[in-house]
Amino acid sequence: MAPPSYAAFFPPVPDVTGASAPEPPPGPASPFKSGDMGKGWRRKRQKKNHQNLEDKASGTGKSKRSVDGENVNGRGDGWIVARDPSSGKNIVPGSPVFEAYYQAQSIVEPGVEWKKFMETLAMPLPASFRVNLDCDFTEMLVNEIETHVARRIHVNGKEMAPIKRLEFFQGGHAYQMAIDRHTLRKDSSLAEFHELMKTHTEAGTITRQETVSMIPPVVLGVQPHHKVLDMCAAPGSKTSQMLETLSRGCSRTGQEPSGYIVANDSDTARAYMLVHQCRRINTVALCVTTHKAQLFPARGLGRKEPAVEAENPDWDVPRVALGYFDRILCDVPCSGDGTVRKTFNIWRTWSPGQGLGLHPMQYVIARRGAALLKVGGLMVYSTCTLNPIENEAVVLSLLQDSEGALELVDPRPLVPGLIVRPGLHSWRVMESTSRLQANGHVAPDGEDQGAEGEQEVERTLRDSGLTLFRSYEDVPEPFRRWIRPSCFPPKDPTVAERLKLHYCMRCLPHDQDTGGFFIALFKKTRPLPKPGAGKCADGGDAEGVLDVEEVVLETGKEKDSIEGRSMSSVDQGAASSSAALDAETEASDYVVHDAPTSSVLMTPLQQEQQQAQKERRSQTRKTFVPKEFFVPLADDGWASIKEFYGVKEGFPRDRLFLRRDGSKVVILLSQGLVEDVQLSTRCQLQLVNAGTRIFDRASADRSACAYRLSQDGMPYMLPYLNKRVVQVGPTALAAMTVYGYLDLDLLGPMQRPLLEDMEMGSFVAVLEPTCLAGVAKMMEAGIASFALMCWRGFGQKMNVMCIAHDLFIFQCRLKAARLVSEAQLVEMRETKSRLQLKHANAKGEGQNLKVTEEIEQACGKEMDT
Ligand SMILES: C[S@@+](CC[C@H](N)C(=O)[O-])C[C@H]1O[C@@H](n2cnc3c(N)ncnc32)[C@H](O)[C@@H]1O
Repeated sequence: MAPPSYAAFFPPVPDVTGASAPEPPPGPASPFKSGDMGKGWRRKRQKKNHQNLEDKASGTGKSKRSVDGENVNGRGDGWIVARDPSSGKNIVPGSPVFEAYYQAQSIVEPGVEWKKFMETLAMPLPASFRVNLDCDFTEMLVNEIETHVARRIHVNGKEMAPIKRLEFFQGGHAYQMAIDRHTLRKDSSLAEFHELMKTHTEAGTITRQETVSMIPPVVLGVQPHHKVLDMCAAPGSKTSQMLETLSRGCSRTGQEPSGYIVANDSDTARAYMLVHQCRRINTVALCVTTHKAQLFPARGLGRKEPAVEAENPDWDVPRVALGYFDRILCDVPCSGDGTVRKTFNIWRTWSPGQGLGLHPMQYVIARRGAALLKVGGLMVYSTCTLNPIENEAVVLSLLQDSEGALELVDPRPLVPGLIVRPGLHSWRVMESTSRLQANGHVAPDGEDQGAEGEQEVERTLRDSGLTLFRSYEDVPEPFRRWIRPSCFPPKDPTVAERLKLHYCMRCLPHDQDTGGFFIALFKKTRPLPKPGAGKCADGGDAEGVLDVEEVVLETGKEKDSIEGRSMSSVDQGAASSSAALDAETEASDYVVHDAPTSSVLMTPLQQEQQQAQKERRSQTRKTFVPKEFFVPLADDGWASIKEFYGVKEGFPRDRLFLRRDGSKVVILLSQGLVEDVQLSTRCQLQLVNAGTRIFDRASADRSACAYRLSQDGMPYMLPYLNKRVVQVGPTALAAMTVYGYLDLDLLGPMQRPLLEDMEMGSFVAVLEPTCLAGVAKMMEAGIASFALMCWRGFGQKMNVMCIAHDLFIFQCRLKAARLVSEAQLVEMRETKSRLQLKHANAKGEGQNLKVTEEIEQACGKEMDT
């Protein structure tokens, strides 16, 4: 399907802000100009549609389907059904107010297309995934996937469309299936493919990620030398995608990228989810922080960029204003209605107030990102909502306030084959009438003002329970705190054209069977103007929103004194953002959100209470005192490591750190992180994690060195080890991954004495160099790809000290390098199971057979063969 032309989607919404009512622009007519259908027709139709959907969900309508109360599948004619936890009833896909709101925004053509849009939203989201860019056996894995891609998939006797490759994901391999993940999990005909997905997802070689969620990292084009900030990063699917491009190959070769990624999320628990998600990438170039992104500190970041200053002597700006990061991802919290296909509960909680409440926070986060972006750098602003208030309105304000320092870049050439719609040039600002009335709003008497078409729109919206505000001046005073001037489209219709809002990309669910998504790509061309100088979209003042940033820019501190109108709206946004926070969490199925807090519409008593609470909090809250999160590894610790492992000269010992909290993990940080982010000293960042684990300090073993090697740190450490490395043949290595130990008898005459004489402690078993040379020709593997961390204890068996996922990946590499076959591995696994069973049976019969020894002998034999 060819992408719809820009022209077809140029401002379909007439200018609702001016009385002059200009000629409607070319393009589809607004659905609200339907003429003779009579007052309230739309509402009736929406009700009818809704009833149909309800019938489908409950199985009572004409198109009866069995409903198991949880999930009904079979795409094309099935509906997902989730339970509302409060009422216990099924949640019905669709909502009259949602429909009225988005029809008024004219995001799709009325009629047939609208129907398709709504039908798609009610369908489960197809499963999609990508092969990790850093996988060193991609070819083998892709071949395996593509055998499934070629196969016809049948679900409930119906033939489904084949898995399709996502062309826009260039330089890598990404796929979208025609079935959702529940079907993938449950349908027995897909069991083999599901198993493949599951194992590789657990091992970290495949990432399940929504198709549209892969777009921002693709357009950002992160390179190994880039310094990257991911402002709202958890749970980390986009961070991991960027990390894979940044440190491609590094986790095998031990080379370090000169760039790094700072991944930030204000929610600490979610930041730890991100740490978990990124652990498999095993890079020294990631640090994870937990700041409110709008207050992300600048002090301690970056080195001087004298070249930039020298080139631009006329930039009379403090160094901080030149920015630090080459690439910034600003994937802000949003109302998340683009994820309704997987976060079904959004149908229950959706309201226009969510977007209005989140808009100020989204703006300040994006503005902070723009301030931290290097001149010449790129920033993506993205959301998983279709709401223009959270999308184009934020982008427009940012562009206007930057006075030309930021410009939009057209990202379409970077994502060939992706069907996207241009950003809107105009939109409508609406709020739910009942929420306004609950706060004392009385609709004005008399006839509607404005052009005839708009009167019709307004009436239709009113029937649907929505109040339209044509301009900021229409917003009654008490409501101006949350309906901000920057929510409105420009009064002058040429502004959006001039600022190229159409360069924004809207992904609509029915275009390629995805979730809804919004992406804007900014380039910073010069330092931002002094905060506060900007004007809002409607020409009004930004009203102090920028002050927040100024405080941070000037001092680098989170000041308690950041209060006032802008901050209160930020807080309100945060309060109502709960609906979106889980929107991208792949782990949760239909996440049940709390109903959004209606703090934007509080009674005067509630407002007073909130104010009092705020004051109490600000009195008790301490000023943030930056703490040293890491302490350098002490000299005596290093001396013992150096001696025990025979570490060669040149190892970056000054980049080894321990966490101050007494953790026993020694980490290695990249040069860039240590220098630029100054993690060890004067650290302003609230860190939760950084770098990669290279040693574990063991307090209670009898080894001469208290520091054990770590499998994660192998690529970085192995090239420097002079001692405690033994060479092993490929079959023996394969057997080690199956049985979990290495038998001395398997070593050659040169290697055996090495291990026999070795003191207790950790050592590395590596593939014989002769084999490695052959492997290097076949695949992009480094020496550390074929190294296993082991433990020299007593006796003749040496335990392998790796987790199951590492062992699985190791086996995949051996197979990809054709050093061992799947048949050999299967045989080894069967032998192990057989002997384990025999052992268990013997134990059950009270016999004390020395089966362990038997297993060992058998395994030994097997390894010998
Ligand atoms: C849409 S999600 C981000 C998804 C993420 N980029 C990914 O690809 O996995 C938005 C995130 O913003 C975080 N968040 C909410 N308010 C924030 C704030 N003020 N500063 C930083 N992060 C915030 C939430 O905790 C949530 O994890």
